[in-house]
Amino acid sequence: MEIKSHDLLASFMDLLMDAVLAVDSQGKIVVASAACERVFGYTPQEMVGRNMLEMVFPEDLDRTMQTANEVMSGNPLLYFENRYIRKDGQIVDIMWTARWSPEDQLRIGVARDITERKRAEALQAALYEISEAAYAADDLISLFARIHHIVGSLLPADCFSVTLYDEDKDQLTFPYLVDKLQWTEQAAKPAAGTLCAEIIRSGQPLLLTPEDIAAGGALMQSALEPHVLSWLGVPLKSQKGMIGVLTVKRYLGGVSYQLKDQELLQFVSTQIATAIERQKMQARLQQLAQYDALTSLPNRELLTNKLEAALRSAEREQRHLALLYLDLDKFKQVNDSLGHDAGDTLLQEVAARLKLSMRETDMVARLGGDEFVVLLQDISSPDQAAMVVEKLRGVLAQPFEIDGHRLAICPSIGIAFYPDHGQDRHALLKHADKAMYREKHHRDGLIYPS
Ligand SMILES: Nc1nc2c(ncn2[C@@H]2O[C@H](COP(=O)(O)OP(=O)(O)OP(=O)(O)O)[C@@H](O)[C@H]2O)c(=O)[nH]1
Repeated sequence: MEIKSHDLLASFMDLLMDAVLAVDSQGKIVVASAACERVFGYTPQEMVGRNMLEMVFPEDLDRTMQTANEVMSGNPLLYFENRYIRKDGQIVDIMWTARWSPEDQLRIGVARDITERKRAEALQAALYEISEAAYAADDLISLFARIHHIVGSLLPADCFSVTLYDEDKDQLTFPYLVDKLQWTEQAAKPAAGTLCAEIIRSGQPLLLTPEDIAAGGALMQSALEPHVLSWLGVPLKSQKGMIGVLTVKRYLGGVSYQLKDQELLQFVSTQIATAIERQKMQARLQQLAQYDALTSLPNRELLTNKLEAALRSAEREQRHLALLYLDLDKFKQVNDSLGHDAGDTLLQEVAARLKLSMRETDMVARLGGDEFVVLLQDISSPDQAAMVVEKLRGVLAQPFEIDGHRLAICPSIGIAFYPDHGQDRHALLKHADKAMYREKHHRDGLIYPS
Protein backbone atom coordinates (compact mmCIF):
# COMPACT_ATOMS: atom_id res chain seq x y z
CA MET A 1 0.00 0.00 0.00
CA GLU A 2 2.78 2.34 0.97
CA ILE A 3 4.72 1.48 -2.20
CA LYS A 4 1.63 2.11 -4.28
CA SER A 5 1.16 5.60 -2.91
CA HIS A 6 4.83 6.33 -3.67
CA ASP A 7 4.38 5.17 -7.23
CA LEU A 8 1.33 7.33 -7.56
CA LEU A 9 3.24 10.32 -6.26
CA ALA A 10 6.11 9.68 -8.66
CA SER A 11 3.67 9.54 -11.55
CA PHE A 12 2.36 12.98 -10.59
CA MET A 13 5.81 14.50 -10.52
CA ASP A 14 5.82 15.14 -14.26
CA LEU A 15 2.55 17.05 -13.97
CA LEU A 16 4.07 19.64 -11.65
CA MET A 17 4.82 23.11 -13.01
CA ASP A 18 7.92 23.31 -10.83
CA ALA A 19 10.94 21.24 -11.86
CA VAL A 20 12.06 18.48 -9.51
CA LEU A 21 15.69 17.40 -9.61
CA ALA A 22 17.96 15.01 -7.80
CA VAL A 23 21.62 15.91 -7.92
CA ASP A 24 24.64 14.06 -6.52
CA SER A 25 27.25 15.57 -4.25
CA GLN A 26 29.34 16.66 -7.29
CA GLY A 27 26.39 18.49 -8.85
CA LYS A 28 25.66 15.79 -11.48
CA ILE A 29 21.95 15.54 -12.33
CA VAL A 30 20.57 12.07 -11.64
CA VAL A 31 16.82 12.65 -11.94
CA ALA A 32 14.99 15.48 -13.74
CA SER A 33 11.23 15.93 -14.04
CA ALA A 34 9.37 16.96 -17.19
CA ALA A 35 9.02 20.60 -16.09
CA CYS A 36 12.81 20.99 -16.51
CA GLU A 37 12.16 21.61 -20.19
CA ARG A 38 9.81 24.52 -19.40
CA VAL A 39 12.14 26.00 -16.80
CA PHE A 40 15.66 25.33 -18.15
CA GLY A 41 14.90 24.63 -21.81
CA TYR A 42 16.47 21.15 -21.71
CA THR A 43 14.47 17.91 -21.79
CA PRO A 44 14.89 15.63 -18.74
CA GLN A 45 16.97 13.30 -20.95
CA GLU A 46 19.27 16.20 -21.84
CA MET A 47 19.54 17.23 -18.22
CA VAL A 48 20.44 13.88 -16.71
CA GLY A 49 24.19 13.39 -16.62
CA ARG A 50 24.95 17.12 -16.93
CA ASN A 51 26.46 19.05 -14.08
CA MET A 52 23.97 21.50 -12.63
CA LEU A 53 26.73 24.00 -11.82
CA GLU A 54 27.62 24.38 -15.51
CA MET A 55 24.24 26.00 -16.08
CA VAL A 56 24.44 28.46 -13.20
CA PHE A 57 24.81 32.12 -14.21
CA PRO A 58 28.54 32.76 -13.53
CA GLU A 59 27.97 35.64 -11.10
CA ASP A 60 25.85 33.35 -8.89
CA LEU A 61 28.20 30.37 -8.89
CA ASP A 62 30.06 31.00 -5.64
CA ARG A 63 26.96 31.54 -3.55
CA THR A 64 25.25 28.56 -5.20
CA MET A 65 28.13 26.22 -4.32
CA GLN A 66 28.23 27.54 -0.78
CA THR A 67 24.49 26.96 -0.39
CA ALA A 68 24.70 23.45 -1.90
CA ASN A 69 27.33 22.58 0.71
CA GLU A 70 25.04 23.82 3.47
CA VAL A 71 22.22 21.63 2.16
CA MET A 72 24.56 18.61 2.04
CA SER A 73 25.59 19.24 5.62
CA GLY A 74 21.98 18.64 6.58
CA ASN A 75 20.37 22.10 6.56
CA PRO A 76 17.17 22.01 4.53
CA LEU A 77 16.90 24.98 2.16
CA LEU A 78 13.92 27.24 1.70
CA TYR A 79 13.55 29.96 -0.92
CA PHE A 80 17.12 30.25 -2.20
CA GLU A 81 17.25 32.36 -5.38
CA ASN A 82 19.79 32.16 -8.19
CA ARG A 83 20.00 32.42 -11.96
CA TYR A 84 20.63 29.84 -14.72
CA ILE A 85 21.41 30.12 -18.39
CA ARG A 86 18.68 28.36 -20.34
CA LYS A 87 19.34 26.28 -23.42
CA ASP A 88 18.27 29.26 -25.61
CA GLY A 89 20.81 31.53 -23.86
CA GLN A 90 18.17 33.49 -21.91
CA ILE A 91 18.59 33.90 -18.17
CA VAL A 92 16.05 32.30 -15.88
CA ASP A 93 15.54 33.23 -12.20
CA ILE A 94 14.92 30.26 -9.94
CA MET A 95 13.67 29.93 -6.40
CA TRP A 96 14.78 26.66 -4.76
CA THR A 97 13.68 24.52 -1.92
CA ALA A 98 16.08 21.61 -1.35
CA ARG A 99 17.11 18.97 1.08
CA TRP A 100 19.83 16.35 1.30
CA SER A 101 18.92 12.63 1.36
CA PRO A 102 21.73 10.87 3.28
CA GLU A 103 20.51 7.37 2.31
CA ASP A 104 20.55 8.20 -1.42
CA GLN A 105 23.48 10.64 -1.16
CA LEU A 106 21.43 13.00 -3.34
CA ARG A 107 20.25 16.59 -3.13
CA ILE A 108 16.54 16.76 -3.92
CA GLY A 109 15.46 20.16 -5.12
CA VAL A 110 12.34 21.85 -6.40
CA ALA A 111 12.96 24.73 -8.81
CA ARG A 112 10.35 27.40 -9.39
CA ASP A 113 10.73 29.80 -12.31
CA ILE A 114 10.35 33.30 -10.81
CA THR A 115 11.72 35.21 -13.81
CA GLU A 116 8.51 37.17 -14.36
CA ARG A 117 8.24 38.22 -10.72
CA LYS A 118 11.90 39.23 -10.65
CA ARG A 119 11.44 41.18 -13.87
CA ALA A 120 8.47 43.08 -12.47
CA GLU A 121 10.41 43.86 -9.28
CA ALA A 122 13.48 44.94 -11.24
CA LEU A 123 11.32 47.17 -13.45
CA GLN A 124 9.73 48.88 -10.47
CA ALA A 125 13.14 49.39 -8.90
CA ALA A 126 14.52 50.73 -12.20
CA LEU A 127 11.67 53.23 -12.56
CA TYR A 128 12.31 54.49 -9.07
CA GLU A 129 16.07 54.70 -9.61
CA ILE A 130 15.65 56.58 -12.88
CA SER A 131 13.44 59.20 -11.27
CA GLU A 132 15.93 59.48 -8.38
CA ALA A 133 18.77 59.86 -10.88
CA ALA A 134 17.00 62.82 -12.49
CA TYR A 135 17.36 64.73 -9.22
CA ALA A 136 20.78 63.44 -8.21
CA ALA A 137 22.72 63.84 -11.46
CA ASP A 138 24.90 66.92 -11.82
CA ASP A 139 24.61 67.03 -15.58
CA LEU A 140 23.14 65.21 -18.56
CA ILE A 141 26.15 62.96 -19.12
CA SER A 142 26.18 61.69 -15.56
CA LEU A 143 22.41 61.13 -15.85
CA PHE A 144 22.97 59.04 -19.01
CA ALA A 145 25.73 57.06 -17.28
CA ARG A 146 23.37 56.33 -14.40
CA ILE A 147 20.55 55.32 -16.77
CA HIS A 148 23.02 53.08 -18.63
CA HIS A 149 23.85 51.36 -15.36
CA ILE A 150 20.18 50.94 -14.41
CA VAL A 151 19.05 49.68 -17.84
CA GLY A 152 22.18 47.49 -18.04
CA SER A 153 21.00 45.57 -14.99
CA LEU A 154 17.74 44.76 -16.80
CA LEU A 155 18.98 44.24 -20.31
CA PRO A 156 22.48 43.28 -21.43
CA ALA A 157 23.90 45.46 -24.22
CA ASP A 158 27.20 45.50 -26.10
CA CYS A 159 26.45 49.03 -27.19
CA PHE A 160 24.22 51.50 -25.35
CA SER A 161 23.49 54.96 -26.68
CA VAL A 162 21.26 57.94 -26.14
CA THR A 163 20.61 59.85 -29.33
CA LEU A 164 19.01 63.28 -29.05
CA TYR A 165 16.93 64.81 -31.80
CA ASP A 166 16.94 68.47 -32.76
CA GLU A 167 13.67 69.02 -34.55
CA ASP A 168 14.58 72.46 -35.92
CA LYS A 169 17.73 71.18 -37.60
CA ASP A 170 16.35 67.67 -38.21
CA GLN A 171 19.63 66.53 -36.71
CA LEU A 172 20.80 63.75 -34.41
CA THR A 173 23.45 64.17 -31.73
CA PHE A 174 25.08 61.36 -29.76
CA PRO A 175 25.86 62.71 -26.31
CA TYR A 176 26.21 59.23 -24.82
CA LEU A 177 27.49 56.24 -26.75
CA VAL A 178 29.22 53.42 -24.90
CA ASP A 179 30.40 50.52 -27.03
CA LYS A 180 31.58 47.41 -25.18
CA LEU A 181 32.00 49.64 -22.12
CA GLN A 182 34.19 52.06 -24.13
CA TRP A 183 33.12 55.66 -24.51
CA THR A 184 32.81 56.48 -28.23
CA GLU A 185 32.49 59.87 -29.88
CA GLN A 186 30.25 60.32 -32.88
CA ALA A 187 29.69 63.58 -34.73
CA ALA A 188 26.18 65.01 -35.12
CA LYS A 189 24.52 63.99 -38.37
CA PRO A 190 21.31 64.62 -40.32
CA ALA A 191 18.48 62.44 -39.07
CA ALA A 192 17.15 61.55 -42.53
CA GLY A 193 17.69 57.96 -43.64
CA THR A 194 18.72 56.63 -40.23
CA LEU A 195 17.01 53.94 -38.15
CA CYS A 196 16.58 56.54 -35.38
CA ALA A 197 14.75 58.84 -37.81
CA GLU A 198 12.33 56.01 -38.51
CA ILE A 199 11.63 55.64 -34.77
CA ILE A 200 11.21 59.38 -34.35
CA ARG A 201 8.85 59.58 -37.34
CA SER A 202 6.69 56.64 -36.29
CA GLY A 203 6.96 57.15 -32.52
CA GLN A 204 7.22 53.36 -32.32
CA PRO A 205 10.05 51.11 -31.08
CA LEU A 206 12.07 49.13 -33.58
CA LEU A 207 13.41 45.66 -32.86
CA LEU A 208 15.76 44.04 -35.35
CA THR A 209 16.46 40.35 -34.82
CA PRO A 210 19.12 38.53 -36.87
CA GLU A 211 16.34 37.39 -39.23
CA ASP A 212 15.11 40.98 -39.72
CA ILE A 213 18.65 42.16 -40.42
CA ALA A 214 19.24 39.39 -42.95
CA ALA A 215 15.88 40.03 -44.62
CA GLY A 216 16.32 43.82 -44.51
CA GLY A 217 18.66 43.74 -47.49
CA ALA A 218 21.49 46.08 -48.34
CA LEU A 219 19.83 49.18 -46.84
CA MET A 220 19.52 47.80 -43.33
CA GLN A 221 22.87 46.06 -43.50
CA SER A 222 24.54 49.33 -44.49
CA ALA A 223 22.92 51.09 -41.50
CA LEU A 224 24.32 48.47 -39.11
CA GLU A 225 27.88 47.29 -38.59
CA PRO A 226 28.44 43.68 -39.78
CA HIS A 227 28.99 42.42 -36.22
CA VAL A 228 25.54 43.53 -35.02
CA LEU A 229 23.38 40.52 -34.14
CA SER A 230 20.37 42.42 -32.89
CA TRP A 231 19.35 46.08 -32.58
CA LEU A 232 16.68 47.66 -30.43
CA GLY A 233 15.63 51.30 -30.33
CA VAL A 234 12.81 52.97 -28.41
CA PRO A 235 11.56 56.54 -28.80
CA LEU A 236 12.13 59.00 -25.96
CA LYS A 237 8.90 60.95 -25.79
CA SER A 238 8.45 63.81 -23.38
CA GLN A 239 5.49 66.14 -22.97
CA LYS A 240 7.15 68.37 -25.56
CA GLY A 241 7.27 65.57 -28.12
CA MET A 242 10.01 63.38 -29.48
CA ILE A 243 13.35 64.22 -27.89
CA GLY A 244 15.44 61.27 -29.03
CA VAL A 245 15.98 57.54 -29.14
CA LEU A 246 17.51 55.04 -26.75
CA THR A 247 19.29 52.21 -28.53
CA VAL A 248 20.94 48.99 -27.45
CA LYS A 249 22.83 46.53 -29.62
CA ARG A 250 24.02 42.99 -29.19
CA TYR A 251 26.93 41.70 -31.21
CA LEU A 252 27.48 38.30 -32.82
CA GLY A 253 28.10 35.59 -30.24
CA GLY A 254 25.44 36.98 -27.90
CA VAL A 255 21.69 36.42 -27.69
CA SER A 256 19.21 38.36 -29.80
CA TYR A 257 16.76 40.82 -28.24
CA GLN A 258 13.16 39.69 -28.12
CA LEU A 259 9.77 41.30 -27.88
CA LYS A 260 9.87 41.14 -24.08
CA ASP A 261 13.12 43.16 -24.13
CA GLN A 262 11.46 45.75 -26.35
CA GLU A 263 8.51 45.96 -23.93
CA LEU A 264 10.88 46.37 -21.02
CA LEU A 265 12.87 49.17 -22.66
CA GLN A 266 9.67 50.85 -23.78
CA PHE A 267 8.33 50.65 -20.26
CA VAL A 268 11.26 52.61 -18.80
CA SER A 269 11.63 54.98 -21.77
CA THR A 270 8.96 57.44 -20.62
CA GLN A 271 10.63 57.77 -17.26
CA ILE A 272 13.98 58.25 -18.99
CA ALA A 273 12.58 60.98 -21.26
CA THR A 274 11.08 62.73 -18.23
CA ALA A 275 14.41 62.48 -16.40
CA ILE A 276 16.25 63.97 -19.39
CA GLU A 277 13.77 66.85 -19.63
CA ARG A 278 14.04 67.49 -15.89
CA GLN A 279 17.83 67.50 -16.07
CA LYS A 280 17.76 69.89 -19.02
CA MET A 281 15.41 72.17 -17.10
CA GLN A 282 17.68 72.06 -14.06
CA ALA A 283 20.64 72.95 -16.26
CA ARG A 284 18.68 75.88 -17.73
CA LEU A 285 17.72 77.12 -14.25
CA GLN A 286 21.30 76.74 -13.07
CA GLN A 287 22.53 78.62 -16.12
CA LEU A 288 20.06 81.42 -15.36
CA ALA A 289 21.06 81.53 -11.70
CA GLN A 290 24.80 81.47 -12.28
CA TYR A 291 25.42 83.13 -15.62
CA ASP A 292 24.82 86.58 -16.94
CA ALA A 293 22.07 86.52 -19.56
CA LEU A 294 23.62 89.18 -21.80
CA THR A 295 27.22 87.95 -22.04
CA SER A 296 26.87 84.32 -20.82
CA LEU A 297 29.78 85.00 -18.45
CA PRO A 298 29.60 83.74 -14.86
CA ASN A 299 27.70 86.23 -12.69
CA ARG A 300 28.49 87.57 -9.22
CA GLU A 301 27.01 84.48 -7.55
CA LEU A 302 29.19 82.03 -9.43
CA LEU A 303 32.26 84.25 -9.04
CA THR A 304 31.66 84.32 -5.28
CA ASN A 305 31.52 80.52 -5.10
CA LYS A 306 34.54 80.06 -7.29
CA LEU A 307 36.53 82.72 -5.43
CA GLU A 308 35.73 81.16 -2.05
CA ALA A 309 36.86 77.74 -3.30
CA ALA A 310 39.99 79.22 -4.91
CA LEU A 311 40.90 81.03 -1.67
CA ARG A 312 40.48 77.84 0.34
CA SER A 313 42.77 75.86 -1.94
CA ALA A 314 45.30 78.75 -2.19
CA GLU A 315 45.46 78.85 1.60
CA ARG A 316 45.83 75.08 1.87
CA GLU A 317 48.49 74.84 -0.80
CA GLN A 318 50.20 78.15 0.07
CA ARG A 319 49.60 79.53 -3.41
CA HIS A 320 48.88 83.03 -4.68
CA LEU A 321 45.99 84.34 -6.68
CA ALA A 322 45.00 87.65 -8.21
CA LEU A 323 41.74 89.48 -8.76
CA LEU A 324 41.36 92.08 -11.49
CA TYR A 325 38.48 94.55 -11.26
CA LEU A 326 37.71 96.01 -14.66
CA ASP A 327 35.33 98.84 -15.52
CA LEU A 328 34.93 100.39 -18.97
CA ASP A 329 35.52 104.13 -19.07
CA LYS A 330 32.73 106.33 -20.36
CA PHE A 331 30.64 103.37 -21.39
CA LYS A 332 27.50 105.40 -20.76
CA GLN A 333 28.36 107.49 -23.83
CA VAL A 334 27.95 104.43 -26.04
CA ASN A 335 24.42 103.94 -24.77
CA ASP A 336 23.67 107.63 -25.03
CA SER A 337 25.08 108.13 -28.50
CA LEU A 338 24.39 104.80 -30.24
CA GLY A 339 21.57 103.34 -28.17
CA HIS A 340 21.22 100.65 -25.56
CA ASP A 341 21.38 97.81 -28.10
CA ALA A 342 24.78 98.96 -29.33
CA GLY A 343 25.87 99.18 -25.67
CA ASP A 344 24.71 95.59 -25.22
CA THR A 345 26.65 94.42 -28.26
CA LEU A 346 29.77 96.18 -27.01
CA LEU A 347 29.46 94.47 -23.63
CA GLN A 348 29.08 91.11 -25.37
CA GLU A 349 32.14 91.70 -27.50
CA VAL A 350 34.21 92.86 -24.55
CA ALA A 351 33.16 89.72 -22.66
CA ALA A 352 34.08 87.49 -25.60
CA ARG A 353 37.53 89.09 -25.94
CA LEU A 354 38.21 88.82 -22.22
CA LYS A 355 37.19 85.19 -22.18
CA LEU A 356 39.29 84.36 -25.21
CA SER A 357 42.39 85.89 -23.61
CA MET A 358 42.17 83.93 -20.40
CA ARG A 359 43.28 80.40 -19.52
CA GLU A 360 40.83 77.60 -18.70
CA THR A 361 41.70 77.83 -15.01
CA ASP A 362 40.89 81.57 -14.86
CA MET A 363 37.43 83.00 -14.59
CA VAL A 364 35.98 86.12 -16.16
CA ALA A 365 32.74 87.24 -14.55
CA ARG A 366 30.39 90.14 -15.18
CA LEU A 367 29.29 91.82 -11.98
CA GLY A 368 26.75 94.01 -13.76
CA GLY A 369 26.75 97.12 -15.98
CA ASP A 370 30.21 97.58 -17.46
CA GLU A 371 32.03 95.95 -14.54
CA PHE A 372 33.96 92.69 -14.92
CA VAL A 373 36.15 90.70 -12.56
CA VAL A 374 38.91 88.34 -13.60
CA LEU A 375 40.13 85.66 -11.20
CA LEU A 376 43.66 84.47 -11.94
CA GLN A 377 44.44 81.25 -10.12
CA ASP A 378 47.65 80.17 -11.72
CA ILE A 379 49.77 83.15 -10.76
CA SER A 380 52.90 83.41 -8.64
CA SER A 381 53.75 87.12 -8.39
CA PRO A 382 52.17 90.59 -8.66
CA ASP A 383 54.35 91.14 -11.75
CA GLN A 384 52.65 88.26 -13.51
CA ALA A 385 49.24 89.76 -12.69
CA ALA A 386 50.45 93.12 -14.05
CA MET A 387 51.45 91.34 -17.29
CA VAL A 388 47.96 89.88 -17.63
CA VAL A 389 46.52 93.37 -17.12
CA GLU A 390 48.70 94.71 -19.94
CA LYS A 391 47.60 91.86 -22.16
CA LEU A 392 43.92 92.66 -21.47
CA ARG A 393 44.49 96.33 -22.20
CA GLY A 394 46.06 95.34 -25.52
CA VAL A 395 43.15 93.07 -26.37
CA LEU A 396 40.53 95.72 -25.57
CA ALA A 397 42.53 98.47 -27.30
CA GLN A 398 41.69 96.98 -30.71
CA PRO A 399 38.71 98.97 -32.05
CA PHE A 400 35.25 97.36 -31.89
CA GLU A 401 33.04 97.41 -35.00
CA ILE A 402 29.50 97.95 -33.76
CA ASP A 403 26.55 98.81 -36.01
CA GLY A 404 28.92 100.25 -38.57
CA HIS A 405 30.73 102.36 -35.96
CA ARG A 406 34.31 101.97 -34.90
CA LEU A 407 34.64 102.25 -31.15
CA ALA A 408 37.78 102.41 -29.09
CA ILE A 409 37.25 101.69 -25.47
CA CYS A 410 39.57 101.94 -22.53
CA PRO A 411 39.20 99.97 -19.32
CA SER A 412 40.28 100.94 -15.82
CA ILE A 413 41.73 97.89 -14.10
CA GLY A 414 42.54 97.42 -10.43
CA ILE A 415 44.57 94.49 -9.08
CA ALA A 416 44.38 92.70 -5.73
CA PHE A 417 46.89 90.01 -4.92
CA TYR A 418 46.32 87.22 -2.42
CA PRO A 419 47.51 87.09 0.33
CA ASP A 420 49.26 90.50 0.17
CA HIS A 421 46.10 92.63 -0.22
CA GLY A 422 43.64 90.63 1.82
CA GLN A 423 42.85 87.21 3.21
CA ASP A 424 39.22 86.96 2.22
CA ARG A 425 36.93 87.63 -0.71
CA HIS A 426 35.53 90.93 0.63
CA ALA A 427 38.94 92.42 1.36
CA LEU A 428 40.33 91.41 -2.02
CA LEU A 429 37.36 92.69 -4.02
CA LYS A 430 37.42 95.95 -2.08
CA HIS A 431 41.12 96.39 -2.72
CA ALA A 432 40.80 95.70 -6.45
CA ASP A 433 37.76 98.00 -6.71
CA LYS A 434 39.58 100.85 -5.00
CA ALA A 435 42.65 100.34 -7.17
CA MET A 436 40.40 100.47 -10.25
CA TYR A 437 38.81 103.75 -9.08
CA ARG A 438 42.21 105.28 -8.36
CA GLU A 439 43.23 104.54 -11.91
CA LYS A 440 39.96 105.83 -13.35
CA HIS A 441 40.35 109.14 -11.57
CA HIS A 442 43.84 109.58 -12.88
CA ARG A 443 42.97 109.03 -16.49
CA ASP A 444 40.24 109.65 -19.00
CA GLY A 445 38.94 106.72 -21.05
CA LEU A 446 38.21 107.79 -24.62
CA ILE A 447 35.43 106.76 -26.96
CA TYR A 448 35.40 107.81 -30.59
CA PRO A 449 32.16 107.05 -32.34
CA SER A 450 32.99 107.39 -36.04
N1 LIG B 1 23.70 98.67 -22.85
C1 LIG B 1 23.75 98.37 -21.54
N2 LIG B 1 24.03 99.31 -20.65
C2 LIG B 1 24.09 98.99 -19.34
C3 LIG B 1 23.82 97.69 -18.90
N3 LIG B 1 23.94 97.67 -17.55
C4 LIG B 1 24.27 98.92 -17.17
N4 LIG B 1 24.36 99.73 -18.26
C5 LIG B 1 24.71 101.09 -18.32
O1 LIG B 1 26.13 101.21 -18.18
C6 LIG B 1 26.45 102.44 -17.60
C7 LIG B 1 27.46 102.17 -16.51
O2 LIG B 1 27.62 103.27 -15.72
P1 LIG B 1 29.02 103.92 -15.45
O3 LIG B 1 30.09 102.89 -15.25
O4 LIG B 1 28.81 104.93 -14.38
O5 LIG B 1 29.25 104.69 -16.82
P2 LIG B 1 30.59 105.12 -17.46
O6 LIG B 1 30.18 106.07 -18.56
O7 LIG B 1 31.36 103.94 -17.89
O8 LIG B 1 31.33 105.91 -16.31
P3 LIG B 1 32.84 105.76 -15.89
O9 LIG B 1 33.04 104.34 -15.57
O10 LIG B 1 32.97 106.65 -14.71
O11 LIG B 1 33.66 106.20 -17.05
C8 LIG B 1 25.14 103.05 -17.11
O12 LIG B 1 24.77 104.05 -18.06
C9 LIG B 1 24.13 101.92 -17.21
O13 LIG B 1 22.83 102.34 -17.56
C10 LIG B 1 23.48 96.71 -19.87
O14 LIG B 1 23.23 95.55 -19.59
N5 LIG B 1 23.47 97.11 -21.17
